[in-house]
Amino acid sequence: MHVVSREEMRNIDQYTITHIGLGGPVLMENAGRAVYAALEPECKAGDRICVVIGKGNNGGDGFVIARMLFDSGAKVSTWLAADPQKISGEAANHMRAYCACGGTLLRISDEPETFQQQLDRADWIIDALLGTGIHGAPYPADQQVIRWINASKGTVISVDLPSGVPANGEAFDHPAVLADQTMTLECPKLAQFMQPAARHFGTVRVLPIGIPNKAYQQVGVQRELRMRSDVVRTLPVRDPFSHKGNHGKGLLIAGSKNMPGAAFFSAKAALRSGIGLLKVSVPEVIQPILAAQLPETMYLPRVQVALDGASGVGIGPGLGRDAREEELVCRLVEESDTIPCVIDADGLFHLRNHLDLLPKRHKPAVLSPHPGEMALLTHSSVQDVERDRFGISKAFAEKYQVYLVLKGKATLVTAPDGRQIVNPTGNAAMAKGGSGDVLTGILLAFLLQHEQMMDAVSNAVYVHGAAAEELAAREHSLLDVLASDLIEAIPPVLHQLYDEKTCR
Ligand SMILES: NC(=O)C1=CN([C@@H]2O[C@H](COP(=O)(O)OP(=O)(O)OC[C@H]3O[C@@H](n4cnc5c(N)ncnc54)[C@H](O)[C@@H]3O)[C@@H](O)[C@H]2O)[C@@H](O)CC1
Ligand SMILES: [K+]
Repeated sequence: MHVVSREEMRNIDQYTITHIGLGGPVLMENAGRAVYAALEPECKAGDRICVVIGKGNNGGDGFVIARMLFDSGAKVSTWLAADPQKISGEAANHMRAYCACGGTLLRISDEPETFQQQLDRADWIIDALLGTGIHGAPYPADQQVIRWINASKGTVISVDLPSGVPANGEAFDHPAVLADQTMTLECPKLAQFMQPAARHFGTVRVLPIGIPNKAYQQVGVQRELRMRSDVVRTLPVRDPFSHKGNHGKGLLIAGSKNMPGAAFFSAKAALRSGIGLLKVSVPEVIQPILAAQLPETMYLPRVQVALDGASGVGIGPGLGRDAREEELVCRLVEESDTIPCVIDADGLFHLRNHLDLLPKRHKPAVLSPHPGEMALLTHSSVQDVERDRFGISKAFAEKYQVYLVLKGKATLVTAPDGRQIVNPTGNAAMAKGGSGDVLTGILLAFLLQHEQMMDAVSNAVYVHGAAAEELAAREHSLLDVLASDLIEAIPPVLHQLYDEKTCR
């Protein structure tokens, strides 16, 4: 499923209308119908529904929804936030169709008190005020309508976007609808994955409106939401005649005197994610503790680190910020240039002034920063990173020729050629020390077992998030999940995914 910007969505719509010949009224009819079909099973007989309509095409979708509700005998009141004379194009066609079917139109500016009373009494409010076409803050009259919608008690369903939210997710401080549910048309918009916009969406349902694939190809959308079916399709199939050497010989350089756990989390996660052989390089002082906890790995004293036949390297979790490690990190990034190399946490810290090593590698490295580390790498602030997650990731991945995993609520994976994949799994239980170390281990293991790096990285991020969801769905809460719990949730997640793979 594609993730689009405002401009891409407009171009996709335009291509569909002008080159494919599916006219705007058809798409609008499909959009309204899709929302009605999703809403209808949720509504009880006698529920009061208030449809709020703006002057653009988002309002046009609203007219279709209002017509279908009216025709079905629902208790619908249809309120217009604009002068009907100023409604044009396809929206005007659908306004006329609604009226020709016997529907009544009320103007908010004529009866603001009645509007507020009806909003207050409504069980459902359909927000078709503003969609992707808005520029800047909503006009003052629309802002007032948005405030009234937000003060109402009914369930707010936003059509395409919560009104007032900019589709590209730019930061804003004007009023915008706080939806209970957003029925996104055709494909998710960038705003759904950015702050503060994302908080306005409520739960999201994506409703297809019949745009053919050709339109996406022509517009050249390079962003996708990772679907479970993508993960199931691309997970590696284990050859029954394989041996441990076929599934990767990983070398993990992690842990320090004060952070032995990080090495443990990454190593165990890699083992739980299928790596064939794993060697962990830690300072000698912590080796006995780890060896007792994780007898499945081999150990290599930190002072003797050498690739020594490894087919993949993970560098950084709990490494510490001692200046001596900087030289080690740089050396390994250079020496491992033909094999997968994951760099995280303190590995990123040590690499921050040596990023020029990255584009020289034959095999692109994988960097997995959280927004704070990304700010460090780009000499910016966390706010700058969050303001433009998609743009900053793309520029960085292309410049340094890396796979970049920018962590966050919707972790974003960017390939060296600029392709991007948004991860849908995960929850706030992962907001705890150690979670990132687990991801490093899954990344390392998956990179050594998948054919395509983008699949390996995207699947690792997906499984990591799915492990947190698995825990929260069963005996855990969002508060109590530990990194070690995440690791133990990898098996049921993989079990389920492979079950789905064999069922197909
Ligand atoms: N053919 C198409 O393009 C389709 C569009 N669809 C719907 O159309 C929406 C986009 O429609 P539009 O581009 O007409 O725009 P919107 O309906 O999002 O509304 C914006 C309208 O208000 C005006 N406006 C601009 N800035 C404003 C501001 N700051 N405050 C208030 N009004 C402002 C715009 O000129 C436009 O008329 C989508 O979100 C989707 O719901 C769907 O019906 C599918 C087909
Ligand atoms: K809307």
